[in-house]
Amino acid sequence: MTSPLAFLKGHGTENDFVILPDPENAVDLPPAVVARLCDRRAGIGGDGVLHVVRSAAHPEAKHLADEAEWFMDYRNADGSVAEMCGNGVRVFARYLQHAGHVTAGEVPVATRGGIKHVHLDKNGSVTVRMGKAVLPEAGVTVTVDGRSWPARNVNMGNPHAVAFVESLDHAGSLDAEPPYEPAAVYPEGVNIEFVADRGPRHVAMRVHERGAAETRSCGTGACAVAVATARRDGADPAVTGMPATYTVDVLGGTLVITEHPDGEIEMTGPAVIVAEGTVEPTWLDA
Ligand SMILES: N[C@@H](CCC[C@H](N)C(=O)O)C(=O)O
Repeated sequence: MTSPLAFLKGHGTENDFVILPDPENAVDLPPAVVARLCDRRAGIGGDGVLHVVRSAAHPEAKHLADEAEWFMDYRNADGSVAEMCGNGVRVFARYLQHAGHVTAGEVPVATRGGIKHVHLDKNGSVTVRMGKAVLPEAGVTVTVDGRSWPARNVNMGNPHAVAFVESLDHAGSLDAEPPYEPAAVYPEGVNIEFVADRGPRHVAMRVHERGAAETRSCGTGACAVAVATARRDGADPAVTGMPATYTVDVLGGTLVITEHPDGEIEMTGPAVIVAEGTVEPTWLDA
């Protein structure tokens, strides 16, 4: 890289991202570069990178360009590619507003998980229509420090395993991915959520994210948790005909998730831009 690379830093409930505006898709992002940018000691630091590219300029999003001008090319902190990021897409829309590409209101964003419609509210909160969850039958058993739990398989565009625990402390340090079996259920890896009850339609969670270790929030994870909890509570909207709204506490704040009888899931929470600057090309190339 010869010229300085512009970046911003943003977060949604403390799920934090390095934002790289690159409308024409001119920046090469091999995994090592992403990992370097996300390094919390030697780099900028983040749970992932939001590579902001015009859909028309990206081979994976060209076909969506008529519906969404912008594509969220999401990368995990280890450089791996993910299909979707629920907090990321809210921060992505906040960036588009910050940069003057859109005004408050409805913003379609192309992702590898399809088009997501994001609503930027005047009060500062950001709501995204996440689409429908898929609940494959096959689940796994997750084990931490000698305790095991069955985990519900919920796909939000990306894969999740949701385990209900008595105490979030039982999830342990989450420094490493908790072992689960059978491993074959998730050939592409998985995000693992641990959930504890806090009150009626109110839960708290911790998460080990694929490609990023423990994070302080995960939007797709919170949606997976709300969906699994509604099934556990006998509140599946497709069965009751009533929307199910859950408050999900994460380490970095609170997200509110509503699943509608047609299966559509909406998630609301904060999304902020905290800084902007340029990356030293010599550092990045080193
Ligand atoms: N933090 C995100 C999810 C990011 C992708 C995930 N780690 C994966 O690999 O699927 C969110 O807010 O949804």
